[in-house]
Amino acid sequence: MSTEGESAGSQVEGQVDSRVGDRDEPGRAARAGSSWASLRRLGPYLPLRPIGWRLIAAVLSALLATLCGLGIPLVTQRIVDGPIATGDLAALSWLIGGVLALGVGEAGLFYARRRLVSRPASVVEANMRADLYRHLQGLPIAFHDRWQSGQLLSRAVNDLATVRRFLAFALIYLVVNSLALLAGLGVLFALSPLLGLVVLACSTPLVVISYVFETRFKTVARLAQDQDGDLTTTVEESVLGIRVLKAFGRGPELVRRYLVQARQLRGTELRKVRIIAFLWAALVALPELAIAGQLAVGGFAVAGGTLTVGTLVAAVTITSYLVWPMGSIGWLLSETNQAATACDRYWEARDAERTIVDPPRPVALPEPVRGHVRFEGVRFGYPGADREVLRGIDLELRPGETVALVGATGSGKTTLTMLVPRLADVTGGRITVDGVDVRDLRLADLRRVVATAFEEPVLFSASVTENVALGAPGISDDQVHQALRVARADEFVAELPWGAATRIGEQGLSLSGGQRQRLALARAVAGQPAVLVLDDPLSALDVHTEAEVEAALRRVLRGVTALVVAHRPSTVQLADRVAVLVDGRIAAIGTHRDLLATNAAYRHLLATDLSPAELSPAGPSPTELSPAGSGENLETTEVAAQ
Ligand SMILES: Nc1ncnc2c1ncn2[C@@H]1O[C@H](COP(=O)(O)OP(=O)(O)OP(=O)(O)O)[C@@H](O)[C@H]1O
Repeated sequence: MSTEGESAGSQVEGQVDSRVGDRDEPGRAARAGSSWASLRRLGPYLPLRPIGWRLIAAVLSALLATLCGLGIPLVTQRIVDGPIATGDLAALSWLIGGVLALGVGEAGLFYARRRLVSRPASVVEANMRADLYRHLQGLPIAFHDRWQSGQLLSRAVNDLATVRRFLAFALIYLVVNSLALLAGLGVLFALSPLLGLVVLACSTPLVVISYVFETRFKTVARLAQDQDGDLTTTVEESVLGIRVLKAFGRGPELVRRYLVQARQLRGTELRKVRIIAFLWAALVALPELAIAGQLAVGGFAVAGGTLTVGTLVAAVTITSYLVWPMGSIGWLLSETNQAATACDRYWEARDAERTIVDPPRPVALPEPVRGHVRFEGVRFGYPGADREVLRGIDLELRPGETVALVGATGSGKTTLTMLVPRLADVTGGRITVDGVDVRDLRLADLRRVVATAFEEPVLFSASVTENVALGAPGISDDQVHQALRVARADEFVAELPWGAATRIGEQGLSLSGGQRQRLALARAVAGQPAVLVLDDPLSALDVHTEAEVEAALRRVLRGVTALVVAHRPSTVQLADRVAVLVDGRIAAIGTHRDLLATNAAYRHLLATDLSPAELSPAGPSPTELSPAGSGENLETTEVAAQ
């Protein structure tokens, strides 16, 4: 038993589980008193069937094993005071058989305990991890902006492993060893109240030390867990950003940062070890003191004839047997503390509110979907920011129309595009599709109608086909190829080693920026959405490729309503109308040509990118600039500042 305890103890000492992260302030504060409530919240993960009964059976097995162990000294007493004292060797074999039976029983029950407990503990861990993953998928972008991914990773992996260890071992032995201690003291008092008192006197300081230890260890354990999260974040970010770091020669700086964090973590771990070392020293010394006290008191009693030698031997043996239950209490409490802290951290992420959810009474879009999008007095401010980014956007995208959104950097263009598929919710006003507020639609319905391609084209470690089909689950290979053709990605995909079945690696790193952007475009058009929201989708393309993708996009845009964030004149020219975003409002709206002629802010915004011919009001005609547009309907409206 002590072997198991020691190995588990050293596992705790050697374990590296820490914390960091400046963004996850909500998870930072170690909330005293919340830990036990966090542990109690494990209840729903421990239903009686099939998990609870196994845990109960494991506790019973461990308890019976302990009783078998406690029985051995009692038989020993019989042997010493019986056959050995009287010379009646006939009874000796029976008693030795009894000791053997108890030993074999103890071993068998240990085996049963391990078998019984391993499955439920790993099932609970897996279920909690799956629930966390599911929950994270449903949390708004604002949550992920605030939380470091390393923190989430460390909660999903390290903290849940701590919970598993707690369920498989600490929980059971906290119950069993407490009972064993009570039973052992009971037997000792029955054998000799004096010897029982000696042990009780030595075990009382143990409770005090455990309490002090528990309080100190809790704080340090939480700090270590959080530092572990920070270190994980640093490692993760440096792996994901390896190109930037190499290009700017910042590798050594990152290494320094890593070393500082690793040193902090090591310091915290060593503090944990010092606390544990102190505790273990006390917990080992006190039971030894109890044995010495028993031998002294018992020795005098035997000499005085008030105690038999067998009783003294039995009492000392029982006390030796209680060394593990006594010594383990503090360590088990520390494991319990770590598990409680791990649960705190787990629930912090799980309790984050899903603010973007389906409405209670969803409305269906009228069929056929026309893709008529209206922004009505839309306002938006990031949580915690003093100033709203969008301050009353009024904009209409007629069915089939392409509107380019132009604005200075940081003016809120990306923010505006996020609001249409409800990656964030407006804080004022509303956005409608075919007259229905997007918040009244089921999220799945909305995102089937509205497809998005972001400026940064994120691809997943999967085949080209899987990456494209992400935009429209269940589409056929033919439809994937059609989408690739539209995005002018079919040619380079055909040249990949396994064509569209080629796995394109983490974040599609093996592809060029332009290739990745074209795949992201293919993904956006794969589901043939009624509304396309494109956040500067041509930014990473070279001039030649840009012309190719533009040609393809023109075809796509003809059939859909589109909002396209544009930085370049070439992208603007895809649009029927251009909206100019200034100071959180639409300052002007009109054709590219008319805005050039009438709007100084617009000219200023595009000036650096335009050739003198394009800048001239007598430049290309609207029809040349926007072949998808219906020239006669185009209008120029100066929107008065509100
Ligand atoms: N997650 C966020 N939390 C707080 N503020 C944010 C967040 N994302 C963006 N902002 C702020 O909102 C403003 C608008 O940002 P946004 O990315 O929408 O601008 P943009 O017009 O798309 O810029 P760019 O042309 O450079 O892409 C900026 O001031 C930016 O700092």
